[in-house]
Amino acid sequence: MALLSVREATKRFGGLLANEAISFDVEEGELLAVIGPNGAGKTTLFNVISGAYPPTSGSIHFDGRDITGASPHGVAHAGLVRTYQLVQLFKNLTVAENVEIGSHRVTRGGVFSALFRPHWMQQQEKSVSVGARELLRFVGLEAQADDPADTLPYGRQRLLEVARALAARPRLLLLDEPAAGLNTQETEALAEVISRIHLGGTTVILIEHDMSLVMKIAQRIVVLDFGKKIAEGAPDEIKSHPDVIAAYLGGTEILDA
Ligand SMILES: Nc1ncnc2c1ncn2[C@@H]1O[C@H](COP(=O)(O)OP(=O)(O)OP(=O)(O)O)[C@@H](O)[C@H]1O
Repeated sequence: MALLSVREATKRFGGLLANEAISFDVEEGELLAVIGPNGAGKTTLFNVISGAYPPTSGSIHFDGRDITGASPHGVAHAGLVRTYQLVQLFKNLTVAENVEIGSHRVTRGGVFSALFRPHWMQQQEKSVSVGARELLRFVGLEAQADDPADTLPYGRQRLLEVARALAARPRLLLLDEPAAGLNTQETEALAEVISRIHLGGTTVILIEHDMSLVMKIAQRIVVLDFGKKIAEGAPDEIKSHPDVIAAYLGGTEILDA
């Protein structure tokens, strides 16, 4: 059984069909990329999968459960966690605190325990803090753990977002253009981090415009154009797919990758 199953997902905004009957599966342990020109419907698809928007029609199943129209909170609680195209950090908190916040899905507590801080809660806080430091080491940010998040250079803020998403211990991680605005060196560091996340057993779906990154790390690619899925396959098949080449303005972006 696929970990994620998207069936005929359609999202309409007034007269615009941002997603039109898109279907694909993602197997547990896969690293799938979703590509397509600007406005093709990639982020809308993430919004539909992650519960930000209910689909107009169609269904989303995750781990055998129908999550169509579930709230973003409910979807995240089920283990499907996403990052956003634009950096969304708590800029006044430290780097480590930003990661600790990400672990809310997997911790417990309420007003009573926050006030009286029983032993189990102190233990939990300790393990959240240790876990956050481990994740910062994993993405190469341990030296900045106590710095305010907004003092990090942009490329490192993107890595911090990935660490925060990992703190929720996702089974499926959706990364929306994580390399946007990164230079070549930063993109390489990010590619290495994503590959390690994948090797660690987390299933990943990546929206990305950087074709060299996609071709290097994706096992399979879904291509959208004008809201429709126009191709799906291994990187080599996608590179030479005539509809994909046509969608990318003569294909220079794909062929150069
Ligand atoms: N909330 C919304 N209301 C109305 N139209 C929307 C909304 N969100 C997206 N759209 C439209 O849906 C279409 C698909 O947008 P989407 O952001 O999903 O594309 P994309 O492939 O992610 O683009 P990019 O690569 O530029 O980020 C666009 O025409 C966009 O203007």
